[in-house]
Amino acid sequence: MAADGVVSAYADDDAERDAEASVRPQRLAEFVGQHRVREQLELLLHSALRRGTAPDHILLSGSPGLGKTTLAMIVAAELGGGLRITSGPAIERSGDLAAVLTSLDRGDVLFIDEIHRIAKPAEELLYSAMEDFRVDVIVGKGPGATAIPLDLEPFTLVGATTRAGLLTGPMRDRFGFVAHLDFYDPPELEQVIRRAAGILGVETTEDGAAEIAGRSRGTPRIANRLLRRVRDFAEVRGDGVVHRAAAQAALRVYDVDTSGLDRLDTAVLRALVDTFGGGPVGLSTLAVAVGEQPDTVEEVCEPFLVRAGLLARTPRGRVATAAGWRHLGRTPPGPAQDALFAEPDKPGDRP
Ligand SMILES: Nc1ncnc2c1ncn2[C@@H]1O[C@H](COP(=O)(O)OP(=O)(O)OP(=O)(O)O)[C@@H](O)[C@H]1O
Ligand SMILES: [Mg+2]
Repeated sequence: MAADGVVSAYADDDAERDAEASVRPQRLAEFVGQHRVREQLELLLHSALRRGTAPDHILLSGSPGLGKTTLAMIVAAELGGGLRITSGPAIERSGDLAAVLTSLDRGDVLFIDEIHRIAKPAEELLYSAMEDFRVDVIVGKGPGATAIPLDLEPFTLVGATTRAGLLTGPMRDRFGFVAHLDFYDPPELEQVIRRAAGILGVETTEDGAAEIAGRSRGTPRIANRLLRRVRDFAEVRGDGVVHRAAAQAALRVYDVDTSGLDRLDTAVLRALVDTFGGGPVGLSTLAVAVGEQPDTVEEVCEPFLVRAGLLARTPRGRVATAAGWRHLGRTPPGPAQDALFAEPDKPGDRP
């Protein structure tokens, strides 16, 4: 995925991943927000610990930077077992996966990131591993090939995906616990920022943290990144303290929107308003207008724009809300005009 600046929801490079690792919560109690998911996970993990069994497999879905990898690591830490990390695209052949599975110890956590991108034969091998802790390893080729069944130690699979909709039914059914991570509220992001500031040894005022939180696109990864940028600014041009004035000045330098929209969010909103008169317009048409995959627009931008009240999904397509128009400094058209002049979508366009 292309790097697109300081508010991109993606972790763009190694330096960023290192910076993230230093402030990553290690235990469930340190994980900010997502109260429902946290409570459910706590019950799942602690009951399994009491019984001395491996908990159900766990599927975590949600937009980039909301804490899926963090939670996977926390699951392993809470269970006190080992953690093996791999990803869907890294598992090209089912043999690769069999090797990983057979090397797991009792109670280990296997984390498969981007699990929706796993190759089909590997996925099928995973079914029996998840269900019966067993895999059939095929030895040899052609008519002489034989399947050797191997027992696995009980383990817990934690799968993460930004694209829950792309998982096959059989795959999804094998997860006993499915959690969707949502965007964070500004007060939760403030907590993320204050926690990270404490670890980084950066002095932060309440209004400074609030200013950053409001521009973090509901995403802890972005909150932490903006905190680092404001810290840099405060150290070089300010008094070293992250207060509101420093945050505002720094974020102006980095061109961060007051609501934290990133480049693609803004492009989608602009296309919707400027090119399509506010909509309604179908997803694929909108995606072409911004030069992105429909999936990226649907999975990354739209949830945030909807959550921010700037875009709405209607049966006839995407529309910009009045707040969306105003966000771009434009006057929203009257409601009557909206309803009368909107064109229905082309056939074949997803609503
Ligand atoms: N609930 C949280 N509390 C505190 N910090 C968090 C929380 N969730 C995420 N973070 C911070 O945000 C950073 C990004 O989180 P993480 O890597 O877990 O996201 P992700 O969902 O795995 O993203 P991707 O889809 O890009 O893999 C982490 O380094 C962590 O410090
Ligand atoms: Mg991740």
